[in-house]
Amino acid sequence: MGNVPSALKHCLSYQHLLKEQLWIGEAGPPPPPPPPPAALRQPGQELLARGFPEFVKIVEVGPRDGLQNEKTIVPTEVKIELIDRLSKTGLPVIEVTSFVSSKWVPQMADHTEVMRGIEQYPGVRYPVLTPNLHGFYSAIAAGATEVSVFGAASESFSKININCSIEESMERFEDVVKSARSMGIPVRGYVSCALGCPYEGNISPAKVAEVSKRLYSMGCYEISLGDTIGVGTPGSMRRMLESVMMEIPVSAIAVHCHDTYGQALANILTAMQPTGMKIIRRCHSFSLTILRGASSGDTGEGPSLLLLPTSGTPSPGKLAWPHLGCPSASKDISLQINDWLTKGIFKRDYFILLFHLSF
Ligand SMILES: CC(C)(COP(=O)([O-])OP(=O)([O-])OC[C@H]1O[C@@H](n2cnc3c(N)ncnc32)[C@H](O)[C@@H]1OP(=O)([O-])[O-])[C@@H](O)C(=O)NCCC(=O)NCCSC(=O)C[C@@](C)(O)CC(=O)[O-]
Repeated sequence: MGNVPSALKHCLSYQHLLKEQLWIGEAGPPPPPPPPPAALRQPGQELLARGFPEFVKIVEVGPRDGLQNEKTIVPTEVKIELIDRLSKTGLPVIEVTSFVSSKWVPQMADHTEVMRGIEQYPGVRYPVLTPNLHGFYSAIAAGATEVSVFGAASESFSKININCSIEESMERFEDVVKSARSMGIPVRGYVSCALGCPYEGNISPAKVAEVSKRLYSMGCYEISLGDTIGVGTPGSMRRMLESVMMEIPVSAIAVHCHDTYGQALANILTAMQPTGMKIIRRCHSFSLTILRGASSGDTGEGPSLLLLPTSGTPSPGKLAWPHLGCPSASKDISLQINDWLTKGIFKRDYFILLFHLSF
């Protein structure tokens, strides 16, 4: 498209998508009633300025989700260096790799070497993906101290991604969670296709809520709702979250947004504003998984998102990132990582759109 700016390219491709896939953005139920006046709210509860939470956790998944679809195998030492550099940014959680079959995902074949090779910084958590007990035991042997199971709200996607039905996957995950619990290992749970499936199209929010509840009930401490192919819109994100929030506590919900059609940011902001919800200040955490790099459905043309902390001290009406330590240092280190990756390693404009949230 010649010199068309990338944001416009996204818009154009999104219009195209809407034409072809009419199920996206379908009409939902009427909006919920406005929140009650302050006088009627429960003591200790209040809506934050414009509904944004004060605390947002960022789970960096670039080394796993960003790299897993790279066609050229990224050398193990580059992966290790990437993770070590990310550790210095102050991120609280960095997803390292997947203990999956190398026949299925060759890019993750060096999972053990990567897990063993990284420097684990104090205060940073390094979860890895484990689809079954086989993967779980390999991960533990390699030194993992947190794992994630990954299911889907779409039968077809489950079959194609992990070669089993949703029900079978839940049985496998229960085994993983049971073993993990006996070792004191925390488990996150993913629900892919939460806003649409590449094979089935629309996925009902009720199905997403059902799978989320199952994962939460078996002991996953956090459920990450994946817009796997980036077809979500603020409307579908809100409807899906409203459904999931009926089943599991909001503090256990994370969203994982892909930016295929330039909607990730809008979807993330929507996820941070659960309309009509009362948010208990300071107790509330709403996790975000920020995807960086090319991945399934990513056009590869546009940059993905990196949310950086705003500078300055947290104050009402300003999004605060207290867990990130020194915001300006993080920003500098993130910029250096961007340069190292884009100019040095991938030699293309690939990784990061810097985005500052400031309200
Ligand atoms: C799940 C399996 C392993 C089942 O694979 P399978 O072939 O059905 O497994 P199986 O139990 O029939 O065993 C077949 C072979 O695989 C081996 N095997 C069995 N398990 C493992 C394991 N854990 N690690 C390594 N090897 C394993 C097993 O030992 C055996 O080896 P063989 O006897 O033939 O030599 C396979 O389907 C697989 O590896 N799938 C890859 C899934 C994947 O990594 N997908 C991408 C990540 S998900 C994602 O990106 C979405 C997410 C999380 O980002 C959120 C979002 O965006 O929505």
